[in-house]
Amino acid sequence: MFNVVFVLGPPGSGKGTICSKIQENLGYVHLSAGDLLRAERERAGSQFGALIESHIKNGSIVPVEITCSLLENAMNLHKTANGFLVDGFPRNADNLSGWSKQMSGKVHEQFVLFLSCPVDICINRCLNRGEGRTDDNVDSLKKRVETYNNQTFPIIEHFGKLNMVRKVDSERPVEEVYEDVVKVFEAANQM
Ligand SMILES: Nc1ncnc2c1ncn2[C@@H]1O[C@H](COP(=O)(O)OP(=O)(O)OP(=O)(O)O)[C@@H](O)[C@H]1O
Ligand SMILES: Nc1ccn([C@H]2C[C@H](O)[C@@H](COP(=O)(O)O)O2)c(=O)n1
Ligand SMILES: [Mg+2]
Repeated sequence: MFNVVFVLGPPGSGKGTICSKIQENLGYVHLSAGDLLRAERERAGSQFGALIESHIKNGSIVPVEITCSLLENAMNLHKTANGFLVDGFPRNADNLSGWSKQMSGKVHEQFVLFLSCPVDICINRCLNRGEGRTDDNVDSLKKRVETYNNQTFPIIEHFGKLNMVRKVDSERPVEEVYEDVVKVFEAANQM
């Protein structure tokens, strides 16, 4: 059974940054749904490249069958990991129901790490990220934030009702955010 921590928060809240540090220090493997989709978009022979790019540019969510298969394949490549940081997933109701259908019995969902940061700061971070992402522009960011507010935040609320959400304020400098995140992992792994 794979241990899974879902990592959610607005675009630019620092999910990738914090997951890299956890991966480095705590033995969890970082799987970013967005990174896996971008890699699939670039893969020669992929039948999903154009569909994925259109969702990424529009800030909408790729059908779960594609994303969940990419996640499961990646997990199967790291069978001895302490656990997986599933970054940017589940992003909407389709993601959540598809994951439950495909993964129940195969994973133990430990908790949801929610990185909370005001949207104006998140947008500035994305605009200054400098990675050349096709969705780090004002138009795509508006749509990504709308999708986050309307579709992803309700998923965080859903997990909140199950007492699974661990919220960390990620408006602060990375080292401060990370310090609190480590405490969350220590508490979870002592139980
Ligand atoms: N706590 C922080 N303070 C200042 N800048 C930060 C902080 N965390 C991350 N950043 C910077 O903000 C940008 C976005 O961070 P990151 O890619 O980790 O966010 P993300 O949540 O994964 O975004 P997305 O959802 O768009 O993939 C990066 O340039 C990163 O260096
Ligand atoms: N579960 C997911 C995760 C990501 N995507 C698509 C749509 C997002 O805007 C884009 C970038 O994701 P990020 O790197 O910002 O986490 O990827 C999706 O459709 N479904
Ligand atoms: Mg990211």
